[in-house]
Amino acid sequence: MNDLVLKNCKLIESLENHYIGIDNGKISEISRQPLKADEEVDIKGKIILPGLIDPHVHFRDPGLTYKESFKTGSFAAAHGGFTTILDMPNTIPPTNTVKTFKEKKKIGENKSIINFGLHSGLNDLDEIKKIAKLNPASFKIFMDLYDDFEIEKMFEDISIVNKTKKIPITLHCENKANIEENTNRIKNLECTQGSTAIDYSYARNSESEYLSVKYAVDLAQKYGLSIHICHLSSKKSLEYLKSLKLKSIHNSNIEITTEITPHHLLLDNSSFNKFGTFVKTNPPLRQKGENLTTKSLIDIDMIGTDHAPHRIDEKQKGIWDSSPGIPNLETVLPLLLTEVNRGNIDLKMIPKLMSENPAKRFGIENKGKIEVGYDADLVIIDLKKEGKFNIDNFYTKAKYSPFGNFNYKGIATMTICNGKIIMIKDNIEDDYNNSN
Ligand SMILES: NC(=O)N[C@@H](CC(=O)O)C(=O)O
Ligand SMILES: [Zn+2]
Ligand SMILES: [Zn+2]
Repeated sequence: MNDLVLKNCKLIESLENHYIGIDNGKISEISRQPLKADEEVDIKGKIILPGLIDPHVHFRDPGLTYKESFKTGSFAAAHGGFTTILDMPNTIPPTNTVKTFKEKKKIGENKSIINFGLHSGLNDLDEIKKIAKLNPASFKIFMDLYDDFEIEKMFEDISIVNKTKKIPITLHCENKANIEENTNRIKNLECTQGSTAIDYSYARNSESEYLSVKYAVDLAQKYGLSIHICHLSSKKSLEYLKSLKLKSIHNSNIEITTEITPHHLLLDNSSFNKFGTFVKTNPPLRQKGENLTTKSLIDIDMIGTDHAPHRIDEKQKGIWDSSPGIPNLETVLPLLLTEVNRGNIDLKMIPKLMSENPAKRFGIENKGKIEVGYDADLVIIDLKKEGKFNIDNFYTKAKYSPFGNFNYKGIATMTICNGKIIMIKDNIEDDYNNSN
């Protein structure tokens, strides 16, 4: 007998009502006919999608839990319809040794209410070899923080480990030298003319991203490594990557995938005029015309929120000293469903971009699809529900967003993780809310 049956759920392929049986955390049956279970929940004809998977979040745990923790971050994720996240390694200490990797895994196991994986940072070859055995989601390189020769050494080290394993490299693509040159130039101008928040987007411009993307591709080819480009922000970089596909340059076994954030998809740098340093993020929002839009989604593999929470005062330290990053776990699905309602995105792209593709890319087994035998990670959406975000009711510690006053149409109303209902109508289930 099933533990739970969800009745009257519309599957996206047919949009017809189905019964979904869940047993022991797995999808056991999918049928048009009634199924037996200990418990039955009526979904009342709403659409069901595979639980969302975010390949790029910063939960700040350990070391920076005043910004976010694995508990608050995972609550925010569940609220937003996510059932799996992959956490970035720039915590304190950084997740770049076996010791810190194992420690963070324990923290996640104790505090997270959803599934998680960990991206690993880089250290010496010995640590890289040992971490590779712990199943990291990827090795992450912040290319904006290193000189080219240092980046090449990291690729070389990973290539030694990857002779037997295929661990992707995730990349923050911005060229350090280019950023430094432009930042100094703009800071000097600032002395004579003053500057505004929007200048941040000129200090770290599209050219800087493009140079870094190109270098990453060159290294991927040289070392035969597969790469994933995080938070792609500009048309120029995307056009370059598309040209590679046309030339079938990587027709061998190197894979190049891309991710985009909701802010790079929906905003341009005019948002600096409205929100000032609250929209400061790396890479920055782009000038209209240089930015990516929903039309570009056809060429992008997945959405990554780059949920990068900071404390309010850290976001208000002026253009150069404010912390870069925008929280996004609780806004992204309503933002994209609104675009679906506006006719700018095909609904069928949502589960591909936000579940199936990240699962495939990062080797997350039994997730990303609604099929018998897959994990019962599911999200129910109400495509017609309209509202305004209320950031004060968000679970993230970071109570700021450029989408704060946004009128959405379409939102997650229930999140089911490993067969258990963990969120209904904005509320995280009590069992979890009382824990930790
Ligand atoms: N995106 C950001 O602006 N900030 C991220 C780091 C990152 O993803 O580069 C952070 O950790 O705050
Ligand atoms: Zn980044
Ligand atoms: Zn990030």
